[in-house]
Amino acid sequence: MPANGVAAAGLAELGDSSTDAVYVYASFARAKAQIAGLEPIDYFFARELCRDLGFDRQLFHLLLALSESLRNGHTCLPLASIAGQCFGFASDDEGLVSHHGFIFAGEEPLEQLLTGLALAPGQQKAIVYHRKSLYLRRYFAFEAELADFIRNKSAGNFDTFSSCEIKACLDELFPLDSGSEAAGEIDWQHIAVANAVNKGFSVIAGGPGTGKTYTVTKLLAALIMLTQARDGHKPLNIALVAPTGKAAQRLSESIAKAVKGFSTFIPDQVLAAIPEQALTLHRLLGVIPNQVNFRHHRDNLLEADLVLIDEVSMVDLALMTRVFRALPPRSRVILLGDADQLPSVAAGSVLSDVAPRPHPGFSAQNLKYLQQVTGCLSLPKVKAGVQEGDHITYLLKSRRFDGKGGIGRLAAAVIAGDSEPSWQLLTRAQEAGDEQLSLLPADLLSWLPRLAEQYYLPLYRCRDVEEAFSLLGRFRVLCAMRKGEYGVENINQVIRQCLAAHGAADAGGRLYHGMPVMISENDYRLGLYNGDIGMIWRNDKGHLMAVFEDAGTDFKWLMPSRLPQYETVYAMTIHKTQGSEFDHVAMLLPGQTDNKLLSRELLYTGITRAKSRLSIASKANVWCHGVEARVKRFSGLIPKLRDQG
Ligand SMILES: Nc1ncnc2c1ncn2[C@@H]1O[C@H](COP(=O)(O)OP(=O)(O)OP(=O)(O)O)[C@@H](O)[C@H]1O
Repeated sequence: MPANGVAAAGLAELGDSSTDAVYVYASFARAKAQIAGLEPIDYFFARELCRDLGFDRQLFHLLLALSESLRNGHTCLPLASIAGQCFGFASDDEGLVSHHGFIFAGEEPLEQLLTGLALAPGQQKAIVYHRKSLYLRRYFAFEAELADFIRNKSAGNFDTFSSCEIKACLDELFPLDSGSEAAGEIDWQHIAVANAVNKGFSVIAGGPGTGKTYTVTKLLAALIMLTQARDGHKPLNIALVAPTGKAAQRLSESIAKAVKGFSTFIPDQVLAAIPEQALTLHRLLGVIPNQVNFRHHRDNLLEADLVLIDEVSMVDLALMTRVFRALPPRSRVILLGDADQLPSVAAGSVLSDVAPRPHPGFSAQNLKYLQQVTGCLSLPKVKAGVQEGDHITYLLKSRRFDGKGGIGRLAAAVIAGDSEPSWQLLTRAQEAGDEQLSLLPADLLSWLPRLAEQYYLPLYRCRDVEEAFSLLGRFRVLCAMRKGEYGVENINQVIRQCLAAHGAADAGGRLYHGMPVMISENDYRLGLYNGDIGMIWRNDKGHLMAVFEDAGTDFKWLMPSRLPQYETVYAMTIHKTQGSEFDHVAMLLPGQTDNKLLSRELLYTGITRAKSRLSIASKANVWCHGVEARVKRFSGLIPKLRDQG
């Protein structure tokens, strides 16, 4: 009999090898009945791998748990997270057990088991056991490769310019009488430019409106000025990239705005060398239709002296590794992003791994350099025994939210984990006359039709598609989930019905003029990607067409019959809105706290999509639960970055 009686009901003897005393579930259905949340991929993954590694009940369940972890975005499964615990147990509200789960042995026996299987990185098995964590080899290899690239770029000699040259350039870009320095504060934008200008790899991180794009535009100007002073007018080949079309469009617009604002104090020939058109990462790497590989890779490198990647929180481990693979050794990499936002949909947490918070402090050597070139004497020094954070600078002061408006204060309270105070901010917003923040009543129909009529009804009446896209960008309903009363599917349907009552939509499944759509799968041939937003629009000939903004300046028209999978997008999930912003956001949280998606990062991401107004529909307990729950991504990138190579 199996040693673990708890799981015995669902286990059956496997007949593969009559000599082995091995027990696994007889079928996926039996496993699913025992382990809550199991997917077929977990079961077949564990079964296939056990054929090579040997059938052992602890191992089989470790592999189920590893597969589940990968599905949830972790790149590994630390033994400590599962040892001695019951995996896949579930009961209902009355305490009635629906899934008995499986009890794992303690850390020591699990470690013995895995060590005995010879799963060290050098063993070339599909599974790797390293530093007490279990990996699928593919993710172990991605992490090791990315850590290597980052270490090489960080250690490489990018110290092309002398401190005197850099100081002279920074003095021009950050005159003493401007900015926070004049008020006696540290100007982190100044520090960020100084800190990145002499390095091959740097991260500039900060919340919304902290001036990441403004700062990086000055950084690009600094590098161009320094290069031009040294090499005449040798152009610096700069690639601006972002994970989605929308994020690339926003980056282009913000860079163009910053460039325009700098025209009074930065020479034209410098500003002219800053590209204003950002690409998506997929376009940079060159998608080959129907292939997982990109056109650019380690044997066909990109031509770039500098690659700037925005919205890095959205970039998963595999894609980031592929970008680094395609970069020439002498190219600089600058990452921009907000490490408090949700991590990438696919596995990994690259930004929060490379940008630990709070800032760990600068090394003595870097401090000396930063003091020389900026004159700032009060920068934090790294503590003994801690890995320095020379490659990171955090921008701390939001220019968009001055700390007085409700959105900024709510975002700050959520990130600090202040559940009750943040709820009070919300409930008291109206009495306090806060124009940015409001709490919506639980009854959807008391407010949703009003907002739909205000923002979506006029779509139907817009004179041209340009005006319609601009209007569509003003407001969005954001949901935590797809299903349920407060899920995307239901909200879209309620809005369609409401607009149909005005003759401005079809409440059934038919297309109609002014219908906003979002693509939900990549179509490389058409150049349409998951998350791209378009509109159904009647053209001059009276035909309904699908239209998408193309690189922010033009439109791409196509027959609706050619569209890849899409959905209506009056409402969308918070996950899908990363990289976008709207003047007004209505955010809806689920009715119950037992929702795995609810987290501080989800709320923060939703809140910070709103530029000037935020309306929230939530119960107090759901809100507080969300603020307290953290997204924890297991990853082995941090220790690999510390390795000596
Ligand atoms: N030092 C500064 N002086 C004046 N205006 C600034 C400064 N820094 C940023 N701004 C302005 O603040 C606004 C936000 O800046 P920016 O778009 O660079 O922020 P961001 O961090 O990139 O924001 P996002 O959340 O959109 O990614 C812009 O209008 C920008 O021009």
